[in-house]
Amino acid sequence: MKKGRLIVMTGPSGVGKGTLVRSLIKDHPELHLSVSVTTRSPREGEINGQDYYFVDRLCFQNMIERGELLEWAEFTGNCYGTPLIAVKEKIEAGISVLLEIELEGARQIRSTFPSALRIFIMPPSIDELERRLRGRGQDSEDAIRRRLMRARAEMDAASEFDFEVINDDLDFALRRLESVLYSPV
Ligand SMILES: Nc1nc2c(ncn2[C@@H]2O[C@H](COP(=O)(O)OP(=O)(O)O)[C@@H](O)[C@H]2O)c(=O)[nH]1
Ligand SMILES: Nc1ncnc2c1ncn2[C@@H]1O[C@H](COP(=O)(O)OP(=O)(O)O)[C@@H](O)[C@H]1O
Repeated sequence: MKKGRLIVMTGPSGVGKGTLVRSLIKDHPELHLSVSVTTRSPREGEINGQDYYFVDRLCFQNMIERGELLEWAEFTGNCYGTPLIAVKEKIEAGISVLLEIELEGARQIRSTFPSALRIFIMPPSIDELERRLRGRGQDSEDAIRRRLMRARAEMDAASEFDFEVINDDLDFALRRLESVLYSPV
């Protein structure tokens, strides 16, 4: 059986990765979205097992030591990682898997899973990124500041990726993502 593909989407916090991925999954139920593990506290409305698996630091550390994470990284004071087993099972079953992860994790995937398709989502500008982070209304001032500081370094790494998609107009960005994912190579 043909294996599924691993698709990695990275980009600064607030660029719209979650929004794009949710739309993509709705239109393409054949794709599987990996649910990450995090030590971050749940935001209002986030559901354990659906948005993330919310765990404490000790549990996260145990998962690292048992080799249960495909990749992991620390981001603005919290740990985030991709459970290996679900990704492996889906890919073996011919189902393509989407990871929505930050830069360090995407870099790990490049060395551990070189066949992965890696896409960088770019904001139209830093000012617009800040507007989106504030407009989302989910993070403290400190969390927004840390995300913006990290954003500049992440954007500098865009050229490491196979494709760059600018999320200016949402529908346009979605169409471009679909063309990257579904055009014959
Ligand atoms: N390396 C890695 N990064 C992740 C994972 N899950 C989420 N992230 C990234 O961690 C960052 C922070 O995520 P989150 O706290 O949900 O904030 P948001 O992206 O601003 O909504 C984002 O860049 C996510 O893409 C993961 O499993 N591994
Ligand atoms: N193309 C877009 N134009 C305007 N606002 C957008 C666009 N894409 C996403 N947003 C908004 O920006 C905010 C951050 O989006 P989100 O998907 O949470 O980003 P990320 O997952 O990258 O942190 C949300 O309020 C979302 O509705």
